[in-house]
Amino acid sequence: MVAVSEIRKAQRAEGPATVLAIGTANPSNCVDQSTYANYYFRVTNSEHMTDLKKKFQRICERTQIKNRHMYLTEEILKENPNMCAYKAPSLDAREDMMIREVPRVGKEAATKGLDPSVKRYMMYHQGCFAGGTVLRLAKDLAENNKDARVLIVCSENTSVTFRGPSETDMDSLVGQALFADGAAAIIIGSDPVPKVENPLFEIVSTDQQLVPNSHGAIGGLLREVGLTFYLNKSVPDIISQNINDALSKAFDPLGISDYNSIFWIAHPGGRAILDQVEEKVNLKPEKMKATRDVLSNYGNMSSACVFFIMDLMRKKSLEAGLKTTGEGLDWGVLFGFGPGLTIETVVLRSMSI
Ligand SMILES: CC(=O)CC(=O)SCCNC(=O)CCNC(=O)[C@H](O)C(C)(C)COP(=O)(O)OP(=O)(O)OC[C@H]1O[C@@H](n2cnc3c(N)ncnc32)[C@H](O)[C@@H]1OP(=O)(O)O
Repeated sequence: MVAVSEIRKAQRAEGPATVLAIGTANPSNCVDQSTYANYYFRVTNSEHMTDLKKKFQRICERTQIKNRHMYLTEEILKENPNMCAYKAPSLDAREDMMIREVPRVGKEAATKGLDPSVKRYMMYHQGCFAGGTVLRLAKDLAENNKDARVLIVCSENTSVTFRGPSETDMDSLVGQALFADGAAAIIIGSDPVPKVENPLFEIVSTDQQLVPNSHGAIGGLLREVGLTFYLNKSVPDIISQNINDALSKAFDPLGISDYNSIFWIAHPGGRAILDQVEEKVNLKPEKMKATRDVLSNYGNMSSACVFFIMDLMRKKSLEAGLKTTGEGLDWGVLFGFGPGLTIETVVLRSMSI
């Protein structure tokens, strides 16, 4: 008779989950951040709010974002005037767009359709930390199911949050300067098939931390007017004050305490978050280069951002002739930040190039 322990052993993979492939995609419509304030106040019929427009222009300038991709074009917005109001019933129109666009861009990132027998988990309204969450789940699935290959698709679309400005809602205004559309597809699997699959990064450990006393700092509520959200000004402070704890929990077991000796992939929620984390950890500016490049060229694409950074990093490492996919270093960290306030921490090991 076969022992249960033998059956369990045969069901599981031997090695750690690895990232086997990454693809990204964005809608073709690209907005220029330097002229976005003019565009935004014009399409939302808000040009009379001259002081608010000036403030929005200041916020846009401070984001260090140059470009963002958005499905919503001026033409689409003209056809949907309720989406341009600050708060008007528009959930049906927004959801119709999301139902069409989220899978379309996600499929572009994944490049292939999926067999109907593929097992799926649909996760909605997770917030920006979800890039870390999906890696955590994919690691569990890949390591506990021999030969499993997990396709993650993170597809983010701002059709649900776009709205006109209001003098009394600065959180919304800040979000209008930050959020953008994009999708990333990643394949995760353990025990790569030699000469067929080329692992890019190993997922060594994962952790999720709910930050104490942070309730109400970031959140969202789905209403008839779309997804409304709040972003407290204290978000960069709260994240930076808790970052060293997250780092030491993840890296103490590996004997690593110099966080300049690892590569960094941090969800670029906003410029101020990156600045304050950098300061708190005494990071050298080059540590956040890939992260800031993605913020600058794409904006805050919520969960998809960390995979754009991962993709950029492995490509730049190859181009520069470095010895590993992680800027020539062995170990790295990936951070997701979002509502809760939640910090997802993923320890990665790079692969030789
Ligand atoms: C959705 C998710 O699940 C996860 C997420 O990623 S949520 C997004 C997380 N991101 C954030 O919370 C944004 C973090 N903040 C930032 O990056 C920066 O504050 C910023 C780029 C928005 C502005 O840069 P800054 O250096 O703070 O510029 P600063 O000149 O101080 O502020 C510009 C104006 O915006 C206002 N402002 C900035 N942040 C604000 C906030 N969170 N709420 C309200 N007002 C804000 C300031 O009061 C200031 O107004 P005045 O010009 O009238 O004085």
